[in-house]
Amino acid sequence: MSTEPTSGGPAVPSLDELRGRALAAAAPRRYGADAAIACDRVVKIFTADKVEVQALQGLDLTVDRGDLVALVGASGSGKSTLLNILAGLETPTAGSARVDGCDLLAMSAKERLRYRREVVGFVWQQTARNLMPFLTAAQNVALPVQLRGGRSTPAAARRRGQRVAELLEALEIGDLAHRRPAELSGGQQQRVAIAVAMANDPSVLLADEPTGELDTETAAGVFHAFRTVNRELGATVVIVTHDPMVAGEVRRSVAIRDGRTASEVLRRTEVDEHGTETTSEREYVMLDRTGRVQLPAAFLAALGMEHRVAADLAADHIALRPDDPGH
Ligand SMILES: Nc1ncnc2c1ncn2[C@@H]1O[C@H](COP(=O)(O)OP(=O)(O)OP(=O)(O)O)[C@@H](O)[C@H]1O
Repeated sequence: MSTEPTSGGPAVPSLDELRGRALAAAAPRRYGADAAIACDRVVKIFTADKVEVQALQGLDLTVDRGDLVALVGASGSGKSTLLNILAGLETPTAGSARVDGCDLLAMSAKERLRYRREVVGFVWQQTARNLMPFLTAAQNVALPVQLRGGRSTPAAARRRGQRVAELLEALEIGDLAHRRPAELSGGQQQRVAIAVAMANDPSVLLADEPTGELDTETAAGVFHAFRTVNRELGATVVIVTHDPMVAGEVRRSVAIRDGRTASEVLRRTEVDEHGTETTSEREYVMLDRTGRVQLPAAFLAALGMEHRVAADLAADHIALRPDDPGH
């Protein structure tokens, strides 16, 4: 309740209101609470033949709702492991990971099944792995909706058919609805796979090297389909890729090194008064919650920095210099 303004001035907040605001400001906010994806110090250890492999070594990543992000990194850096965790196929060994509010470390088997059917969609590199060979494109897209359950009335079947047709149209493959995978090109198969992954309208779409088996032109068409899903269907999209075309066209690409997010490139496109587009990009290194940063190896080599650097605080930046042996 507000105290009435005395002489027409703004209302003075009551003590209760002030107390409420202070409590809200002081309440611990869950890390990345509003993000589509929030990974906090995720660790994943595999044990094979009694040998432990630490595939993720305390990885931090937040992805905003509606973003389209590329994950890049050398072979073995942990990209697929991260994607499998986000897909609900693997469980982290430690840390926390949330997707669309679902806690990936605390889900029961039943919740995990629902998560994989409704919250995330997945597209694999191997075109054949995404589709049932004996079903047509339309039947492949209808399958996840049928598996989700629900009513089997004629009205529900009509709605399902409509959803399938809309998805195929949105991905520009409406005319291929009655073809089986073997009658489709690799790029067309991947676009059907994207429609299958989007069938239950997931909030997050994950893709592991989806253009890996395609030539450049076909890959560009498939990437265009991911953009459509992101812009028109509102899904948050994360694509693991080695493809420089894909990594070069997204607003944000995150590099993973040794099981951690190491750096990221943000691109900004601006249109001037003549309608000319210019894209600028900037590389950032990641700052973790304990204050650690991983500097680019090329920068360190250029200045011969190793083991220890001098850090000085300036008004608007921190300067890092090679260790001065005179000190
Ligand atoms: N199921 C598993 N059992 C044992 N080790 C595994 C398993 N899955 C991944 N690893 C190991 O974890 C590390 C990270 O592998 P991951 O597949 O995530 O890397 P990646 O960046 O996706 O590589 P690529 O680009 O080659 O696919 C590697 O050392 C790999 O050998």
